[in-house]
Amino acid sequence: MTHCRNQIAQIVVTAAEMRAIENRLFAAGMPVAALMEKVAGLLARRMIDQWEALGLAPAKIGVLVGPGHNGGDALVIARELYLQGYSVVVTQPLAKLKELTEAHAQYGKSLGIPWVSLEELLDSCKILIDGLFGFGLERSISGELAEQIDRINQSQILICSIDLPSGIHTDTGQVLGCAIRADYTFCLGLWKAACFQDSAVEYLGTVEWIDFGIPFADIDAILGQSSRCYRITKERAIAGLPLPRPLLSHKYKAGHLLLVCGSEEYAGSAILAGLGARASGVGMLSIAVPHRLKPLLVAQLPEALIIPCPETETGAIAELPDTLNYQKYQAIACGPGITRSAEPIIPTLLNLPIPAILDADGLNILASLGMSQLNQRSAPTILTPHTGEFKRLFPNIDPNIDRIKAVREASQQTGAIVLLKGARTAIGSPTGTVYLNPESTPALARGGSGDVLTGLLGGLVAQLPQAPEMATQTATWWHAQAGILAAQQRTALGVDAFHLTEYLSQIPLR
Ligand SMILES: NC(=O)C1=CN([C@@H]2O[C@H](COP(=O)(O)OP(=O)(O)OC[C@H]3O[C@@H](n4cnc5c(N)ncnc54)[C@H](O)[C@@H]3O)[C@@H](O)[C@H]2O)[C@@H](O)CC1
Ligand SMILES: [K+]
Repeated sequence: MTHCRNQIAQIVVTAAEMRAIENRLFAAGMPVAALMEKVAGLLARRMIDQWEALGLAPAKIGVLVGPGHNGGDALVIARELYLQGYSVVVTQPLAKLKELTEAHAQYGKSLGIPWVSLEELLDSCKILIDGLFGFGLERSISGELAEQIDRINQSQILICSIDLPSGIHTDTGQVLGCAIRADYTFCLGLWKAACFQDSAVEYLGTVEWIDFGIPFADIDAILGQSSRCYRITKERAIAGLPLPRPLLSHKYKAGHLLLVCGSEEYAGSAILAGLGARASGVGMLSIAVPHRLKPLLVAQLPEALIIPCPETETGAIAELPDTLNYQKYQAIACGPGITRSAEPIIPTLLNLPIPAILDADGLNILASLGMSQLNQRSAPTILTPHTGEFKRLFPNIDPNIDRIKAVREASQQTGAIVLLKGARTAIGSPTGTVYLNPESTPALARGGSGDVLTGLLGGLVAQLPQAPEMATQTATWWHAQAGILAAQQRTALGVDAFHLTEYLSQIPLR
């Protein structure tokens, strides 16, 4: 892929943005029908390759046609497959079609492609091409159409959705009444936001981008200075690494991270965060823990400086030592395992002019102290909540409806970078830009995996304190890739947080 297409592969749009970009192409003279031919031709070739790879090539193919241009795409594919000798049938649940779609339907019928009922299609086909709705879906699906979608979902047919699984809202990823559960989704032209929303994950199947050559200038003209949304590709993630390391580096030039973590109750959190930080390549690592944890931490992380802190009766950090010289640190990461008893340390840390990452009970303490604690911050702040923590921090923002909008609002309200963990982690920045992690694994839904992320992120921020947004994207991608690799080798059951830290160093970062 060229540099320009690589850039386009990172862009994520809403339905309105896609519509505006499409209209710009048409206004410039690109014929609508020609674009549909081009797109559907690319789609047909890609689908055939995919079926062949699955050993399904000669099977009969069912095509589900909706009223708009998503249905038009499906009909062009049906025609091309039919002309190549495939056995094809079409089912068209809604009578009224847009003009171009209607023209393709007439031509398909004239060629002799059979129009059949959904029952007949499901009885005779192994593959279904879903061209019911794309980004033009605006109303909820109900009634007979909803029943038909249920029947499709209950069948064993392999479903390839064009652009989006029909029924999924392009921006929020919500199911509008009901939706097709695809095995494969071929997203057209530009990545749509729904492909990165947790609510759509179970409907998308394997997602692939079909680049049909939208000129970068048209995308740029429409997106302009508006709040952009980016997919964290490998190229993007790697660009955020502190590499190559300068030849004359020394340990204090490669960042010094202060981790504040652990308690009697959650001693392991401190170890896991420390191991995550170790994997980041950070030059120096200091770990502040309750006094009694020092021997344990020294044994597990011999390279780290362990700072024993005065502790509460329950074995939490009561305060940070007076002797601590904060000027040494390029970043502070606080929260894993500290328990809510460590409350007094949070205002102290937030008053420092050093980039700070807050996680776990660090976030819960912040929620109870109030977000005004962040008002005086002069250095970047990164909050890394899961959905429950997010709700406590931002009771007025619902993270379950639209996670992209939620992190954008949360970040703009607080001035902090907000990393909302999930199947598709979303990162909001105060400028309104949102970064979306495209791939992960449910194997990471496990105690301790967040502690590893905090350490890794802290280590990267300490090395690149001027680029906290980059570091946050890189850490998110790297952590997820390690989970994916570990799950491939050990199954989803084998990805405990300790092994995850070992897989971090196995991810190719070139
Ligand atoms: N963006 C692009 O540049 C291109 C888009 N193409 C295709 O065009 C699609 C968008 O086409 P359209 O704008 O025609 O939209 P869709 O094909 O997604 O469907 C919109 C149609 O469905 C109707 N509709 C919406 N909600 C409904 C509901 N709940 N029940 C019944 N009917 C409902 C609308 O009235 C409209 O007629 C894309 O997803 C893609 O597949 C391609 O053909 C070519 C290039
Ligand atoms: K579709």
